[in-house]
Amino acid sequence: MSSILRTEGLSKHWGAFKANSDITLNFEDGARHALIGPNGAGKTTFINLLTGSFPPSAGKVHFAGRDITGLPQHERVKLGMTRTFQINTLFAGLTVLESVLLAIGERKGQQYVWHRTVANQKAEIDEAMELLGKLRLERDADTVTRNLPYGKQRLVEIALALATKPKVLLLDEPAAGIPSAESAELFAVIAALPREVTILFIEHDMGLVFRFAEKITVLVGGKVLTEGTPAEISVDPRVKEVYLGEAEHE
Ligand SMILES: Nc1ncnc2c1ncn2[C@@H]1O[C@H](COP(=O)(O)OP(=O)(O)OP(=O)(O)O)[C@@H](O)[C@H]1O
Repeated sequence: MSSILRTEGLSKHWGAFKANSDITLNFEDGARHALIGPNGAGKTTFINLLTGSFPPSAGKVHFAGRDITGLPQHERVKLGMTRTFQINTLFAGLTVLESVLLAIGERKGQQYVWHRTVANQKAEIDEAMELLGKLRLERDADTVTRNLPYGKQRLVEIALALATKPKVLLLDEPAAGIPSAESAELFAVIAALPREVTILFIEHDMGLVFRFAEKITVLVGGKVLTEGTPAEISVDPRVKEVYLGEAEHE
């Protein structure tokens, strides 16, 4: 499989504190790749370096064969690297369909998409409904987002990210705060997304990680401890030590 995303010696230091140190990783096209590690390991920092939320102290990010280290966030989204954001107040007051139409319109550079007639928006509505179908949200299309259960609101956030047509989707604890019955369902929907979307996710629930990831990278203290398949990671004594050590301190 070819690589869609690669980091080379990626580092982020705040003064003397090294949140990410010399991270060299490869993400394969179509992967379902989990990033795990104890609290403060540097997982969110790594995602922020990928999206361009802040510049690295050293190292490079290559995306789809291109060095994107210096690119601003919106340019990375245009190229196809997107993360989810929490639905803001504007989106929460719209229906699910309206929200996705807005995101599709934004991608296409259309303004005031909600003022256009239905006939004018047929292509966008078809695209939005297809997207909602993939996320099992088609029955909720006309529901105001804030009235949905929390788990479905997280799915709407993913729908909005998918409306940008990402090649890589970055998910930072997509199931955080969701009851466990709903979170497994959420992950099942995420895992079933088309393979043209590569998914990199941070998740603390090891049950979900081992069920849905095909590859796992373990970060500890801002560095890569190891990576491998779930079968390899589950028997790695260094990983056990990190998590057992954490459990003992809780
Ligand atoms: N803007 C910042 N300035 C200084 N230190 C920061 C900043 N952002 C994060 N850190 C520190 O970097 C370390 C790594 O944080 P990060 O959020 O990346 O870890 P994490 O692995 O995502 O943790 P968690 O699992 O708890 O979300 C933490 O000690 C954090 O306090």
